[in-house]
Amino acid sequence: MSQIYDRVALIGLGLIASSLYWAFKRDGLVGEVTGYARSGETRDIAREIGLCDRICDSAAEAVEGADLVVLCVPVGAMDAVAREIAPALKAGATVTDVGSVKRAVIDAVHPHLPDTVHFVPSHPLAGTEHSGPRSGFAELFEGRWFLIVPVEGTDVAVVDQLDTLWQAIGSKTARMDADHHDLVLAVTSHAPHLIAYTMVGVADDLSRVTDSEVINYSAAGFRDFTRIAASDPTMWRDVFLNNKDATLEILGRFTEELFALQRAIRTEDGDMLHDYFTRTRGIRRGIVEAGQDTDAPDFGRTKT
Ligand SMILES: NC(=O)c1ccc[n+]([C@@H]2O[C@H](COP(=O)([O-])OP(=O)(O)OC[C@H]3O[C@@H](n4cnc5c(N)ncnc54)[C@H](O)[C@@H]3O)[C@@H](O)[C@H]2O)c1
Ligand SMILES: O=C(O)C(=O)C[C@]1(C(=O)O)C=C[C@@H](O)C=C1
Repeated sequence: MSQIYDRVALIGLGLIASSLYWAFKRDGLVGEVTGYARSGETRDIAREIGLCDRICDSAAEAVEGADLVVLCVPVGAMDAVAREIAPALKAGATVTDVGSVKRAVIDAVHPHLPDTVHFVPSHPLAGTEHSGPRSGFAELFEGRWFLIVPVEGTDVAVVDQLDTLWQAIGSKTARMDADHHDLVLAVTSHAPHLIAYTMVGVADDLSRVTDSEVINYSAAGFRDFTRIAASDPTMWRDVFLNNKDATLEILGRFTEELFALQRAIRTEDGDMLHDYFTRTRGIRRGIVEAGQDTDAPDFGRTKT
């Protein structure tokens, strides 16, 4: 395939940026890739493992001359990064991000960018509990959705070019409005993460069950919770603080349903429990039938 962008800059060099780099290079999708991360230690690791063609010592230097700039930092750092790169951006460049929240990122980034560049927010629905420059792998995006959330008035050809890149790394793409994106993700990702964090916290607090019992006898469901609850604390703090309303709405509904189920257990209402679990089993079957069950391949999730 011919190159989709000549020069790309990756700002923030963790799981997502490193996975993008390896996917871009595996398939020759872009020309030179520059990279920048805030910490000198991360930049040194990137140099050591050959992540990016050139590691720069400032974000402004990394974006100079870039046709595509991908912001791969935690959601709460987007504002500072946008301010820093704005004066150095090339006219006509496309800036995108991979943040897990979209409305807050648009509000944080868009006002700082010059009118001469295009901002096309996006979000890969792909990840692992690992973070940092060593955790990436080229196959991360294969078969996964990459949502694109164009801001009003963006040139269609600019959005299509980015869409082509995300498809070329193996993703399926879809376009969505920012507020709707944040509500959907609150249901499918943000609230579930908070529930997993809570369940693991509960197990940790329960003094009548020892830590070694939790470790030794952890059943499959709880093990899945512990994987999710091992996700990066900075990333998830920023997700909840920046998708507050939608997450709180879903957690409110969750609490109501939890109370109803609690009541059914206390009153021994077996029919209610059976009907509820039959309905939820249908949702799982729908996901599997739609080919959205990504449990099977490990794709290096076990890497550190
Ligand atoms: N991990 C996932 O499952 C996942 C999935 C989809 C989207 N995302 C989103 O992608 C983004 C990156 O996540 P990740 O998992 O790659 O995180 P990560 O922790 O692996 O990497 C983040 C990188 O950003 C750097 N960084 C932090 N603040 C910075 C700043 N001010 N300036 C420059 N660099 C800075 C860190 O040093 C690190 O290199 C986040 O916005 C996250 O919401 C994550
Ligand atoms: O597989 C995982 O570890 C993830 O949590 C990935 C996951 C999710 O599916 O919720 C997490 C955050 C994102 O913004 C997108 C994907």
